[in-house]
Amino acid sequence: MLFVALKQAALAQCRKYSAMAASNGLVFRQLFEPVSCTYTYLLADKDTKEAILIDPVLEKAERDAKLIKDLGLNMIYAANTHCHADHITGTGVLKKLLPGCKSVISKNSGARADLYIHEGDQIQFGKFWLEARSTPGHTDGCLTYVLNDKSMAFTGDALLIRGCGRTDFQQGCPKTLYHSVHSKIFSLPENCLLYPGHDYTGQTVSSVEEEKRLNPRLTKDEAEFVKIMNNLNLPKPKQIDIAVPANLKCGIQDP
Ligand SMILES: N[C@@H](CCC(=O)N[C@@H](CSS)C(=O)NCC(=O)O)C(=O)O
Repeated sequence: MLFVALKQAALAQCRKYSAMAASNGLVFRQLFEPVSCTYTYLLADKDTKEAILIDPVLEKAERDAKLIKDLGLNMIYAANTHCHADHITGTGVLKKLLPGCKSVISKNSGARADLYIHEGDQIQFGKFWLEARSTPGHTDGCLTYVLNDKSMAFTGDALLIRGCGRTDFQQGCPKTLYHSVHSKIFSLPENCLLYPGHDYTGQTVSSVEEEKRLNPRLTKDEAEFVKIMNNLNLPKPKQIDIAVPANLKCGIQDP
C-alpha cells in the first residue's frame, strides 16, 4: 500500500516537471529500464522537433524509438554520459532505428562514437542546448549535461540521489569524484534539478540544494568521503564483462 502511494507520488512529481518543461517549449521525459535501474532522458524542442536522448539502454531501444516517432520528433543525438559498466548502451541500435541520429560520448571515455565532446562543448537541439561538464571520478570520461538555462542537469553516475557512482573499477577515483561533484555540480544554482543515471530506491529527481544538504557521502569532507568510497564493498555489476567491451564500441551495432 505504502509502495503504491510512493510510486504514485513519484509519478505525479515526474508529470509536474514534464509539464513545467513543456511550458517553455521543451519536451522532457524521464524513462526507466528496471533491470539495471537506468534512467534515459528524452529532451526535444517542441517547435523544431529536434530531440536528444541521454543514456539509452539496448533493451529499451525499440521503446525509445517508438516514443520519438509517436511524438513526431527527429532524434539528432543519442548521447552517453560515460562508458557504462552495468548495461549496454542503446545508441548503436537507435542509430539503425532512427537514421540520421549521431552517437555522442566524451573523448576521455575511450569509446567510439560519431561525435566526441569535451568540457564546455554545447550540444544544440532546436533553441536549447546541453553544456557538457567533465565530471570524472566514477570513470575518466564521465560528463554531466547541463541544460542551457541551468534548470536541469543530467549527472550520469557522478551523482546519484543521496549517493554517487562507485569508484572501484574502470578509472574510478574517490578524490577525483569528490572534486568533480563539488566544483561542477554543486556550483550550479541551488534550484537546479538533478537527474541521475540510476536510482535503486524509487527516487526520480533531486536538486543541488537537496544534495548539498542531504547527500550522505558528499556532505562529508574529502578524507571521510574517500574512506566511505573505499569501503562500499559492492558486488560487481552483473553485466560488466559484456557491457564495457560493447560500450567501448558505443553499442553492439557499430562495426
Ligand atoms: N547491481 C547492479 C549494479 C549496481 C552498481 O554497482 N551501480 C553503480 C552504477 S552502474 S556501474 C554504482 O555506482 N553504484 C553506486 C552505489 O552506491 O550503489 C548490477 O548488477 O547491474
